[in-house]
Amino acid sequence: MSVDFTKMTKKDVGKLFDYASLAKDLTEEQVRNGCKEAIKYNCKAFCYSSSYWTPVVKEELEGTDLLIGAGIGFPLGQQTSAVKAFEAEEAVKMGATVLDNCMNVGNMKEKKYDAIKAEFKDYVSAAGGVLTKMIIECCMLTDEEIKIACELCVEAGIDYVKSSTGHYAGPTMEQTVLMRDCLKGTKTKLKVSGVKAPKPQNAYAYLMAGAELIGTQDAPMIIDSLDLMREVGIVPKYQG
Ligand SMILES: O=C[C@H](O)COP(=O)(O)O
Repeated sequence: MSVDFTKMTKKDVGKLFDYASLAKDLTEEQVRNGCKEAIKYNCKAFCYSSSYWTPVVKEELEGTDLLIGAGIGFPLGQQTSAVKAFEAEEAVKMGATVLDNCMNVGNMKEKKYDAIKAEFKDYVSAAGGVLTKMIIECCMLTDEEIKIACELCVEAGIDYVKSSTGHYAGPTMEQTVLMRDCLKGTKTKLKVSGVKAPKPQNAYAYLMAGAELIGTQDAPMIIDSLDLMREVGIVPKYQG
């Protein structure tokens, strides 16, 4: 289902964004400031790449409705299933309320579907009921592989298929529509990330094409550009 901006306030638009902070040299001060930004822009979650930051993020987001989003197996996804499951459990134990896990892309390339299914099952069970996302890194996949990855996520009961880590290229519009169509009529939603190129404001085009959530380090700037996007007709209308 594509987003209808005509029924949204600018504050509602914030809830279409996960604000990500993924730098390797991320400091506690940056994490705390990022959380404050995410709250200010009414984002859905503050996402960070490893469970390590969970207590700091939990403290900063206390009393808000923002989700605490830990990355799992970030960004390569080549850890064993047991290691990723432990990382998920640990993050949840410390307070994470949503997890962004990375699929083992090589397994998909080699059609090792049983290994993927087992890993997805371990992950959902380790998450223990918090929201689950699976990053499929669709810039590395064929259309057929994207379709199979979506089907396996649905089968495992994963809450979101996520297009990208943001460490490589984002999805094309065609891949976004393909994922949207694969997930149609299922409980699994679509999160698109890697929207930086060619312009971060492309996020709105992805939302209109069927993404239900955008993950980006540029969330504040993209939300701030909403007025301009409306003026030039990229976003039809929104309520104030
Ligand atoms: O988890 C991935 C991030 O949401 C990607 O953010 P980025 O594309 O702005 O680097």
